[in-house]
Amino acid sequence: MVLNPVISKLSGKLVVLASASPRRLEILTNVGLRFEVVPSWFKETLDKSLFQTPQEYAVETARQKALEVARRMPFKHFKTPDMVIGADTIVTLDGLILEKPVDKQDAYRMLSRLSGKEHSVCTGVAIVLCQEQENEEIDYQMIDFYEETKVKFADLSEDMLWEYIDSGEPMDKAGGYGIQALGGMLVEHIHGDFLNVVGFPLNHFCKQLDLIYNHQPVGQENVLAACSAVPPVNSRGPMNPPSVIENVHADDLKRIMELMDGFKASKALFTASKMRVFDLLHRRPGLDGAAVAHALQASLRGTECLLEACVALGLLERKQGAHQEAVYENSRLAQRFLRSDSASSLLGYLEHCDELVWPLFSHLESAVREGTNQHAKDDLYVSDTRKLRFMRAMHCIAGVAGPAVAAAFDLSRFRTACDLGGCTGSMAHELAKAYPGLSVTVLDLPGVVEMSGAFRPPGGDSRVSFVAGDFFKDKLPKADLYILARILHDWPHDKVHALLRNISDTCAPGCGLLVSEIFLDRDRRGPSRGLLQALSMSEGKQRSAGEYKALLESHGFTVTHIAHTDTLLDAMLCIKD
Ligand SMILES: C[S@@+](CC[C@H](N)C(=O)[O-])C[C@H]1O[C@@H](n2cnc3c(N)ncnc32)[C@H](O)[C@@H]1O
Repeated sequence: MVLNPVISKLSGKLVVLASASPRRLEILTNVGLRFEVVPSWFKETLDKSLFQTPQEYAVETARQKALEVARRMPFKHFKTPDMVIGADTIVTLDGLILEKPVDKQDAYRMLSRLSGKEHSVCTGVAIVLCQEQENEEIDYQMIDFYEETKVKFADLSEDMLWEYIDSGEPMDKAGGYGIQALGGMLVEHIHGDFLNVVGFPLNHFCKQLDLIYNHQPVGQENVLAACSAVPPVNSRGPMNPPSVIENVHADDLKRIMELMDGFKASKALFTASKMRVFDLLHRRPGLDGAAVAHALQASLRGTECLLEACVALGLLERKQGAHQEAVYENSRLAQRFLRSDSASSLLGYLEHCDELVWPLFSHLESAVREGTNQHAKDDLYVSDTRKLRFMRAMHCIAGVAGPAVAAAFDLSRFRTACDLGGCTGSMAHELAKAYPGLSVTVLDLPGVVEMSGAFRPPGGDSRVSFVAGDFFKDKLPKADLYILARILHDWPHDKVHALLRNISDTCAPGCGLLVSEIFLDRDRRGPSRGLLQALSMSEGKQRSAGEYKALLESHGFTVTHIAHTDTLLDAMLCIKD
């Protein structure tokens, strides 16, 4: 490797160091690199538990730092850099990442841990190559790697520790020391690149530049073309060949991978929920894989894979047990939504998705080709088992979305409400809870009303009652406020008009109508939940708030308020003219 030609290849290019570290600045300046410093605004807050190794964490942090600057500069600095360099140095001891100390006590804790032991210093480095395209978009290519150095500390006396801490040097340094200054006195020996411990693995960096600029196919002067010509070999450290050319726009690749894997994540979630993994770990947190497998009467290998996948999806947390074994606990997400006894449990809806919606999506292609209904509504009611499953699904969605819908507008002037197609009464109970002066009648099909008792909240609520009926044909109970929650989207045009006509005929002027649905954006580009749901709808149509407004106005209602609740359902309040 010849260093100078590598560095000289960068002359005339806008090279940016996305780091405020004076040590990195000094290392790169010393080798004659000309660059600008634009410190990254990326906060070092990545969830460490999501990374299999500390090295991966350091590399990802470096990537994010560099990308943030690469993306910001064209807009904030009005210039596009040719190269952005990001780096992140971490110190690890026994798998634990030691960050920069927050105060002197923290520095003391870190340094006394390191005393007499060998630890690792790892610097993740990311090089982002930016190139403006003809359409003025910017293409980003990422090269990343890490370098690891072992450092052995001498036994440190208390006096020595405090003298060092009082010098002030530890405060802005990972692990609480700087090897290049006073901290060098603490170090017995190192194995690996010294400058890596200082904060930047110069040698490994130059090797990467050499790969990019000097090993391009003959006749190709374009750096990016050279990158694409190099096969994307994955190397993650000094043991592997030092060639990492990821020929991608990082975010695009991440997005497409998320989409590709989405079905796997959903099925892992459905399966763990169905097997009641989250109930088990709520009752008995801290079980290891074997204990979970035993309790679930499942295979050890399969259970361990499922638990690990749930950790990766943020549904479980993995900790270390008393004997260094991996043990599992519910994450906050699982505690809140995936326990059967939680007030915000979505288990009923997950079961519905797994058993009814999943098969529909398995046959999506034929549904798209044939334009047929994905399923008939009657299927939901063919047996009590199916009906209950559907009711459980509706119940938990209304339970989770209900509080936000109830709070979306001030409904305190209404005394009586009628929730049309109110199913288990879940939304009715949320409204009654929010408005102590309100009584709600739930109207639903006879078969649904007869099973609604199973969903009564403990203690019930005398202000919520049930009436069996058909909202298309029957005379509706008298009320000041009518509610249509997740009804209109589900019916074809003629049925929607029949229902709104029935309500409009019953309503006196000043009477309210609360419509709660997913409102599509005006340009129908989202939210994706609404558009994906449409793929499995038996009939009907998803609408924007504007489309619902026009529909309601055509039946003599004036829309007074629209609320995007940021939960599962949006809401619209209108008043009969
Ligand atoms: C998609 S669910 C919505 C349930 C509830 N509003 C919610 O938000 O959770 C539709 C509801 O309308 C009821 N329904 C369907 N056809 C009906 C009809 N003709 N008359 C009354 N209710 C009906 C269903 O039984 C079901 O409970």
